[in-house]
Amino acid sequence: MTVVPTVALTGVTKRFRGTAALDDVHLTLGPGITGLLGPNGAGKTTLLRITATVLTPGAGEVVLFGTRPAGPEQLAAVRRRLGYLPQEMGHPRGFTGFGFVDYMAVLKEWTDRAARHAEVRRVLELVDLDGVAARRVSALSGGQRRRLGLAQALLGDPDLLLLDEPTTGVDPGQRVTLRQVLSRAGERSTVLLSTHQTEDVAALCDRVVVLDGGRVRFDGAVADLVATAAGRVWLADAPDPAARASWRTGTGRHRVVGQAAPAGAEPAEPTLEDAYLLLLGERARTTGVAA
Ligand SMILES: Nc1ncnc2c1ncn2[C@@H]1O[C@H](COP(=O)(O)OP(=O)(O)OP(=O)(O)O)[C@@H](O)[C@H]1O
Repeated sequence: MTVVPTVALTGVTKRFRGTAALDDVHLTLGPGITGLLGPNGAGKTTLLRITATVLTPGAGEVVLFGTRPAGPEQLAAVRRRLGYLPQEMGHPRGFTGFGFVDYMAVLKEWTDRAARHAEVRRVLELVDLDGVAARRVSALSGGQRRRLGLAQALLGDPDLLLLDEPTTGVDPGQRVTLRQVLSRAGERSTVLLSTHQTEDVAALCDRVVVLDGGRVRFDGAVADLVATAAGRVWLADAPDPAARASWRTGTGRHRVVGQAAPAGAEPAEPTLEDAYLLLLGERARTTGVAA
């Protein structure tokens, strides 16, 4: 049996006034959570917007649920199956939290009022906002607003969830709550999680894609990326200016991420963050770009 991928991007390129935000990106996604990492300006938001059908690519092919959506009806059919949390979520003025998610549900064609309200309550509970749903959005904190954005993306339990930095500004306790929500979603749905939080990727994702300069620099298992840092991370008594990165930790010792062991250093267990720093550092060295 052939399994149709949820998302298949082939040679996707997008330029903004001569700058390649995405440059020949190939990506296939199926159920599970894929982390999308990359420095500022790497093209993550552009990739999510194109996959969410908000933006059209300059070149290449976007196939969602086995179809290349063309025309309003196909686009509407695809959009019914996806939930999207944009990087910046505008909120119409004066809405309460409940009113905002309810409004988004109306746009998503939930016409039956009782069923819609039940679904709005369900997603607000999932992100732990049921207690403040009657407050105006303008009175919610930044982290609460972010969770409200995630709630609207979860409406209808979509087959494809595209999340642009969902945990930005969210406190540690709530981040763990959101991890539980996302890990449950990833059991059934295809989730693409763009983030700067390597810990969230390490905690949630089996696969990670690293974008840099609009190109895919790594696409594979999180464990495989972490393994690339084996033997290149140490704890030392002094900083190492020659290393890719070194900093004083809370214990007073210095974590050194680089190519050569400093004198007297002892090996440390690499993390995804270490591997990511080394991957981008290598690109900087080979291309002359500052990482
Ligand atoms: N609407 C736009 N007009 C002009 N340039 C744009 C536009 N959107 C993105 N870009 C440019 O495309 C490149 C990729 O931007 P994008 O927002 O996709 O990166 P990102 O990886 O999401 O960055 P960040 O981590 O800072 O959110 C950047 O150089 C950015 O300036």
